[in-house]
Amino acid sequence: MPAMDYIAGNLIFIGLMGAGKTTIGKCLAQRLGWQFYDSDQEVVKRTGVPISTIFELEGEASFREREHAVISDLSKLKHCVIATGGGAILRPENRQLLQQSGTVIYLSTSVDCILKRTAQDKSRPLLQVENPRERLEKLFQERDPLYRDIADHIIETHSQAIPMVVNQLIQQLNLYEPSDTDR
Ligand SMILES: Nc1ncnc2c1ncn2[C@@H]1O[C@H](COP(=O)(O)OP(=O)(O)OP(=O)(O)O)[C@@H](O)[C@H]1O
Ligand SMILES: O=C(O)C1=C[C@@H](O)[C@@H](O)[C@H](O)C1
Ligand SMILES: [Mg+2]
Repeated sequence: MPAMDYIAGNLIFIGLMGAGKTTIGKCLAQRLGWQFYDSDQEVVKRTGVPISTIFELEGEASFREREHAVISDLSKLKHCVIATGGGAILRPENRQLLQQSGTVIYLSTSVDCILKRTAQDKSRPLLQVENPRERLEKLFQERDPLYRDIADHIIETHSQAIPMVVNQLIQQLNLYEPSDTDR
């Protein structure tokens, strides 16, 4: 029986902004032939506006409500790869939903690395501040224990390129990668 059958539920990525949840999640889903979902992209689809607009018009609390509704729906899926938003683990009910929904993978990265990866990208409202390093260090202090608390696997991503992280995941989680004849 392929190892994939031993994975209960979904593969769920958590971690700070810029850790690579979306990029690595999408790439892993493609390699496994699984569906990919991203909670940020679902919020954008449901509202029809970018996340920065939700923050501007309605504030972070409203975004968190919408994010919770999406997490609640995505956690009911089976055999999907799910990338979450960086703050999706803030609510205890989201942490419980994610933990129950499958295997949780914390992509851990240094603040220096996140600053480099996100420097040119204005799409993350929480980093549009005078001192993004200070903001990220605070978010790391607050959130790292929450990520660790629900993680089944922790993968460092600052020292490895995207395809290498995906290879490590496939090996570490003993995931079944279908060949062309299986598809
Ligand atoms: N291991 C890596 N090496 C180099 N660049 C990477 C790596 N992982 C991600 N990146 C790059 O970092 C940027 C941010 O990645 P991505 O959008 O996947 O992060 P995220 O965790 O989904 O962030 P968010 O929580 O804001 O959605 C992208 O440009 C991506 O190509
Ligand atoms: O870390 C966070 O709180 C966020 C991360 C992004 O994925 C988005 O969900 C949004 O920009 C907020
Ligand atoms: Mg993302």
